[in-house]
Order: sequence, then structure tokens, then C-alpha cells
Amino acid sequence: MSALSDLLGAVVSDVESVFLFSPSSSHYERFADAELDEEVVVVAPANDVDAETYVELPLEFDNVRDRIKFGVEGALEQDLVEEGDVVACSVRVFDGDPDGVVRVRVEEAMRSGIYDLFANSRADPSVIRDVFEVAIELGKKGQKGKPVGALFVVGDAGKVMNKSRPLSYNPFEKSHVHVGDPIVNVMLKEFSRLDGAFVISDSGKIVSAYRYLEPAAEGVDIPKGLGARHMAGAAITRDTNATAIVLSESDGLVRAFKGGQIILEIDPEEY
Ligand SMILES: Nc1ncnc2c1ncn2[C@@H]1O[C@H](COP(=O)(O)OP(=O)(O)OP(=O)(O)O)[C@@H](O)[C@H]1O
Ligand SMILES: [Mn+2]
Repeated sequence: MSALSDLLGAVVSDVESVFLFSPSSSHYERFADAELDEEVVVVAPANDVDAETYVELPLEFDNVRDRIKFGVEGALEQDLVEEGDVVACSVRVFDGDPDGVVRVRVEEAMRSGIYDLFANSRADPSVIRDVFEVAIELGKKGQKGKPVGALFVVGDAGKVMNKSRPLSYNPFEKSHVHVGDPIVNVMLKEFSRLDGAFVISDSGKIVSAYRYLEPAAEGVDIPKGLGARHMAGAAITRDTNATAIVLSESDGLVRAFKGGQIILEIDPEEY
């Protein structure tokens, strides 16, 4: 008769590395001291345990699947793992000690660009996440059933305002509202029917709606077939340190731009 650990041990057999998600110091030290053949990688919002090999998680992510996806993508970005590697992820699903192990095979397709978007934008990762979620939701549902486009420029808002002009009165003038607030998300969806861009600060304050962006566009190279909204979104991120998140009315995809380059393209329906 096999012991249970023999039966469940298959989950961690022949893996290249073990990823410890937000381990306590004692949990990490047990792994570090064990002199395992497998590489030990800590994945957490901060390197509190002074791990040698560490991947920053821009957010804690309640959803374990998201947490693992981001960890693996971050590790890919840092060349800690490569296509075909198998990784054992030690995670905490409930409160307390780590209570789960998930076996993951690394695929190049996991490099979606989302990690880069969160970890390397100037705005707070939580602000990027909230704007991204509004764009995804708008893409899924549209505005009253009709497809709708939207352009969100996040971070470096002062500079973005200097390189744009108003198309209409700014409904957010003098207001102090932030993305992520459910009422604000309803407002963003409502105003997305109208022209122009939303400008959002590093900390998530909605600075303006209805901005017409006027960045210099020389040398900005975006995929063929995308129009003025995408060109303006891409170009403003070369002229400033903002990140642009664009929902296309015509193909329904959400794209993100940074440094004048496209860094992410996803279908809201598949997200
Ligand atoms: N410079 C700009 N600044 C802000 N908004 C813009 C700018 N240029 C275009 N837009 C907005 O984008 C909308 C759509 O323009 P256009 O169709 O050329 O863009 P697109 O890239 O093809 O986007 P979509 O895929 O949504 O059609 C315009 O109606 C306008 O609201
Ligand atoms: Mn168009």
C-alpha cells in the first residue's frame, strides 16, 4: 500500500524550481537550508525574507490562478525559468501556513505583457489594475450592448495635460474621485461614449475626461490597421511616462502601450 505522500508526491517530482509565494521567514529558511537540487524562488510583494532569488509580485492577487500566472510571467521576464520548465508553486489559499502546491509547466505564451504592465508602470500597480479592469469590463459588455472604444492615459498626468486639450467641459474638474470606486467605474463607462481620452494620475485620481491628445507622433510604430485613438495612445507614452490602456471599438481588443510601444494585446472575452 502506498503512503498518501507517495501518491501526492507526483505533483513535485522532476520539477526544475520551487516557487514560494509570500513565504514566512521560517518557511523560506526551511527551503533555503534544505540544499535542494531545485532552485528556490520567492514570489512576493516585497522581499521580506531576503531571498537570493526573488520575483516581485506587483499586487497580492486574491485569486491564486492570477497570482501564479504573474509569478511565472515575472520569472520568465527575469530569465529564471524557460519554456518547458516545470515548477512547483507553494501557495496559501486560506489564512495561515502555505496549504497548496500547484504544478505548472512554463510556456512562452505565458509572457502576455501583463507583468511588465503592472511592474514597470509609473502609476501604482493597483491603479493600473483598476483601469485595466474597467477596460476589460467595457470590452465584454459594451455600452448598452453596443461596442464602445475608450482611451485611458494613466500616470504622469501633469505632463499628459500639457500635451492635450479639452474637447468639452471636464466632468471631473474639482472632483476628487479615484478609479476602483464602484461609482467612478460607472461614470467612466458612461463617459466613454463620448470622444477623447481619460487622464488618470499615478495615484488613481481621475484628472479629466474628454481630452484630445496632441503628442508628437514621429517614430511611433504601432501595428498596421490601428487608427487615431491607438496612435494617440501610443504616442503620448513616448512623450511622457504614462501608460495608455486602449479599448478598440472596432475589434474589441484591449491594448496597452508604454514608451511608445505596444506591450499587451488581449481579448476581453478570453480574460
Ligand atoms: N488624439 C486623440 N486624442 C484623444 N482621443 C482621440 C484622438 N484621436 C482619436 N481619438 C478618439 O478615438 C475615436 C476613434 O478614432 P479612430 O477610429 O481613428 O481610432 P481607432 O484607433 O481606429 O480606434 P477604434 O479601434 O476604437 O476605432 C475618436 O472618435 C476619438 O474619440
Ligand atoms: Mn477606428
